[in-house]
Amino acid sequence: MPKVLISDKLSPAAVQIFKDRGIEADVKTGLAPDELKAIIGQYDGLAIRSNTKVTADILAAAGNLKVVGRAGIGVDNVDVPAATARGVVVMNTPFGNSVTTAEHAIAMMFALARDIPQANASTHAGKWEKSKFMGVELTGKTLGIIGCGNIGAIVADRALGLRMKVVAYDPFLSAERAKDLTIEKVDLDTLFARADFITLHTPLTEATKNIISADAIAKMKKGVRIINCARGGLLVEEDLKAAIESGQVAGAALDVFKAEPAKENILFGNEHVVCTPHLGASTSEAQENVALQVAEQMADYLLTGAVVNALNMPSVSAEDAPKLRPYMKLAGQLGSFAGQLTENALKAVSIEYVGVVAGLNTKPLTAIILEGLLKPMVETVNMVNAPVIAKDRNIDVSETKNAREGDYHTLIRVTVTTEVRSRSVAGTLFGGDKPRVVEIKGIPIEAELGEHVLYVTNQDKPGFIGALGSLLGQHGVNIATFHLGRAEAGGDAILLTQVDQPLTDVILEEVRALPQVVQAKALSF
Ligand SMILES: NC(=O)c1ccc[n+]([C@@H]2O[C@H](COP(=O)([O-])OP(=O)(O)OC[C@H]3O[C@@H](n4cnc5c(N)ncnc54)[C@H](O)[C@@H]3O)[C@@H](O)[C@H]2O)c1
Ligand SMILES: O=C(O)CC[C@@H](O)C(=O)O
Repeated sequence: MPKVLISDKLSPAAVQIFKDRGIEADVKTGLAPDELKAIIGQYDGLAIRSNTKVTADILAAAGNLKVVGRAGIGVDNVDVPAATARGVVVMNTPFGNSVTTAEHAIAMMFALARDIPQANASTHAGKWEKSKFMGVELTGKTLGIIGCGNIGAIVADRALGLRMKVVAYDPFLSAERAKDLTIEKVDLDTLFARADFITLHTPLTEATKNIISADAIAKMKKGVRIINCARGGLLVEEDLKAAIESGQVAGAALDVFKAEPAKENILFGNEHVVCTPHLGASTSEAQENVALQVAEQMADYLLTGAVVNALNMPSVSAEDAPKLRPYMKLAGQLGSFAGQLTENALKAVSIEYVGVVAGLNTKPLTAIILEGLLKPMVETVNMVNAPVIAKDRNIDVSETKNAREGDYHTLIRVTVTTEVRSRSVAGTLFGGDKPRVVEIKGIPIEAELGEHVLYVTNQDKPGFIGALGSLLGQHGVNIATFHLGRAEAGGDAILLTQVDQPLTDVILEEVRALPQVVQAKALSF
């Protein structure tokens, strides 16, 4: 039974889902890094929000871990490259809290426009400072949205409902999408020049880090108000403080901070700054949504192999997962076959999907082929990191699909090009789920692969099969299956035979010494 650790506060609905799906779930929140490190090795899955830091160090201790599920959007608390390198799938729930977070940004904009938190505190204190708090209307004002994805687009919609003008800066926002949203797409300087309110909704990346700095603030309208419900590192807190003090910025509403939990911050205590403790996603509806989603996604992956919303692996639907399973085995064997025969630097891999398989989601199959192919060269390769490793090594990976059936109703062909030669291997499924190699280097053959396989290329001349049989027999090696193929009579031939014992170097040398043999290798699948 798979075991999952929930290490941040999640709705109890998540535990129930794990239980209902037959997964043991432990809830242990507030663990120090060393405490998490000490126990993480027992778990197949880790469900988190933003408190748990899934560092390379934690991942190194997570020998059984297969999936990290983030109940929420941002995964900046997870070392995704380290997870990828270890074959751990990282998934999030990209839509479950978008409405809630967008509503928080709008609430923060109102709070800023009308000094609601300050007026609230003053009134509770019995001060009745009616003349102190003079707000601004939102109607007719321009809202500048930086990052117009899921949350930014909802903020835009709500702001339009408030009769604001909306301009957005997002290099990845298409003109069509901007038109659909009835907002104006602008460059960043135009947004700075025109916006009365600016709200941030990008992820924290190298490009967005410190996007609101002293330089940026200098380009803004005097009296601008800034809202950040995305990530703390998007703005330079020192520069914002200076700009509020100089009056260039009238106020800021911050849900997120450079260092969290933010127990102290240079902006705390400033009367023009409204703060919440990273509450953007904190509504019962959003927390229920993300907890249910993350538990379902993690359970699907652990129990069926279905992958949804992963950041480091192609998606596989629950419907596709059982259809892909037999192909996964075939794809792994073909990749491994090609990899075990590769002796020179890889330049390109081309994968053809022909017939029935061409109609399936082939991305995971390609990932498995690459894993098998790279395994002899990169010990740590897995299905999750294989495409990244191939890319890093400048291996050109291409896929073609042809739904028209050829000699086989379904076929995968892998052609590997090295600095020296190209070599191909193709396979199909017999009876719907039994992988068979049906072509090697263009030569037809029908072979099953197993733990100990002898692969021989030879000249098709009399006497070879008898000699090989006797040689193996003399060494006490039992032949389990025996498959032959040849290009033409007397031409290039191939032999694939499964044996019951490992083939030693001595045996292989003797096989290579047979007069008809060109190449002999022991393969393992
Ligand atoms: N405060 C909270 O509790 C809370 C809750 C949910 C999400 N968030 C954060 O909100 C952010 C946005 O979430 P989302 O679901 O809308 O993400 P999203 O991926 O749907 O949207 C992000 C948008 O940012 C844009 N973008 C990327 N690089 C950019 C750049 N250099 N300049 C301008 N735009 C750029 C992308 O094109 C995309 O449209 C994330 O950082 C997420 O972690 C915070
Ligand atoms: O889990 C939370 O409370 C914060 C979530 C939010 O930052 C996110 O990126 O989804």
